[in-house]
Amino acid sequence: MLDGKAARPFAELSGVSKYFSGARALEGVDFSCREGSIHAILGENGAGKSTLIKIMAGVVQADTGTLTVEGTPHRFSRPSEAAKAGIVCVFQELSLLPDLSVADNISISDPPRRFGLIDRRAQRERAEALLARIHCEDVDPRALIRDLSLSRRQMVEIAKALGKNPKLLILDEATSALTSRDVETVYNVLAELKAEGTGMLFISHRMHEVEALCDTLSVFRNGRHIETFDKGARTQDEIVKLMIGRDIVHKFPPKPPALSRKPHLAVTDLKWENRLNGVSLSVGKGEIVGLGGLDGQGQKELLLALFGVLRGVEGKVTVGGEGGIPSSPADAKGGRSRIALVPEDRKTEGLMLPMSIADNLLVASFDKVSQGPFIDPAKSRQAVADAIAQLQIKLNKPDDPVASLSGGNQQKVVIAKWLLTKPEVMLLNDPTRGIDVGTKQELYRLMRELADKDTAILFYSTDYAELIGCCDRVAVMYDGRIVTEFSGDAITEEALVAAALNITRPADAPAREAVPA
Ligand SMILES: Nc1ncnc2c1ncn2[C@@H]1O[C@H](COP(=O)(O)OP(=O)(O)OP(=O)(O)O)[C@@H](O)[C@H]1O
Repeated sequence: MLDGKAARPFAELSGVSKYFSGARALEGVDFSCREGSIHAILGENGAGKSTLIKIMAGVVQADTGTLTVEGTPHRFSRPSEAAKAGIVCVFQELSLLPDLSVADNISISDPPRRFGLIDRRAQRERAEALLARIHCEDVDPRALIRDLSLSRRQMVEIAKALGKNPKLLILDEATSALTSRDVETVYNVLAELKAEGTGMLFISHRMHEVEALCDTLSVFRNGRHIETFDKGARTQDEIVKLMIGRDIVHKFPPKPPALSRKPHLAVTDLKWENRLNGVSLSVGKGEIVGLGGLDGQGQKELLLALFGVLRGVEGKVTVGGEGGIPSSPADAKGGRSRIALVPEDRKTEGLMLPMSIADNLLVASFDKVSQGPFIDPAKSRQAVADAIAQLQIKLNKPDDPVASLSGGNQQKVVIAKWLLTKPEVMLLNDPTRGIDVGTKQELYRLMRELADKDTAILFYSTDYAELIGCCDRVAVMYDGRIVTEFSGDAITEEALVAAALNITRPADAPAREAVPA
């Protein structure tokens, strides 16, 4: 279905297969991409997208098949070899070293030298030029990576990749950690690169993004290349069907009728540094309350404060009328409150990568599968099997290291791990980042099921559609406060966007001011 105007391919894979311990990641894949074009790779979690680009970027080697770049066959054994041939990848998981500066990280593989020593000035200037290229002049090259937000780190990662002058830049979920401001910046940078003739491979689970940005789309399913077509040649529904092999009928589960509920989680006048400026909010048993607003308005701090991660929080927090501000995650989880948090960054906050999938699943709920001080093997096996089935985690064996799972499947393990704790209050921090459409639907269903079992759910999402589709109420945050709450039919995109920008809302969008719990 590709049009005839396509230039000759820059990179071509032919008959490529890759197995990990006997499990298929890719099989018999033919694929090509060209310069001066943005090419999306779509597919469910575990479809083989990352494996494909890892082969092209020299991170893993194919078992069979060939890779040709500009007509020359290659078999890259490390990323530096791929970079030499013009292929550079920005990976889904950040590779920056947190204790080094931005400038150090950007030129880590080839620092500029003078008289045999690293030329700090040239290194800073290089970083400045690259940050300017991606319109991030506000990032100080001397800043330590660990002091930057996730979004800014991702931008540094892109600057670092551009420093290698790619002819083909691969972006694996590179926008999923970005704030909306940075997403827009990245879109502009990609358009500029395309105009300069750079080719791009773009992996994203956000359909609107793919449709806005990409010229060509390729769908993968179960390790096979299903189809490649030009933008506009297929409808969104057709694309989803190609990806998951079936139609999606109802994306969001039906909501129960609006009830006035007694607050179960009650938060009053919560303050922390200058990030939380007096948050008052309540979530009833069985209720899903969304947190909206532009990224960075205190939503994450609110969830972390409720989970006992932040020090020096002031105000009042009760669960079922009891308790106080949790002093630690153990305090939040234990005792009577039973608060669970699905964190944002699975690598640093959610998973122990060298440990097995099964251990990661059980780590927060050993008490539920133990008899006295001993773990009950039958109970724990059953809990693991249930969790895997419930979230459709695609794996080889539960005893494999969790690091062997695809990115989206790792995120499912984090969610399943907290579901197993059967919390009274579930805090979700943008949990569907990097998760495919089929599994998102599954997660929405699980959230509603959990709510139906009386869990109080507080759900932060950067995706308006999710807030509208899943929540009984949405509280919009601005500058560390809840500025407005919407419920029922008043939860519309227009209303949420207007409230997020803290501008006067349209007269037809009834909203009520937030009331302290
Ligand atoms: N290092 C590894 N060891 C074992 N299995 C692996 C490894 N890397 C990938 N796999 C398996 O190969 C399959 C394809 O994974 P891949 O990461 O390519 O999927 P993906 O389409 O990128 O998924 P996602 O959208 O979740 O990132 C998965 O079943 C995964 O578990």
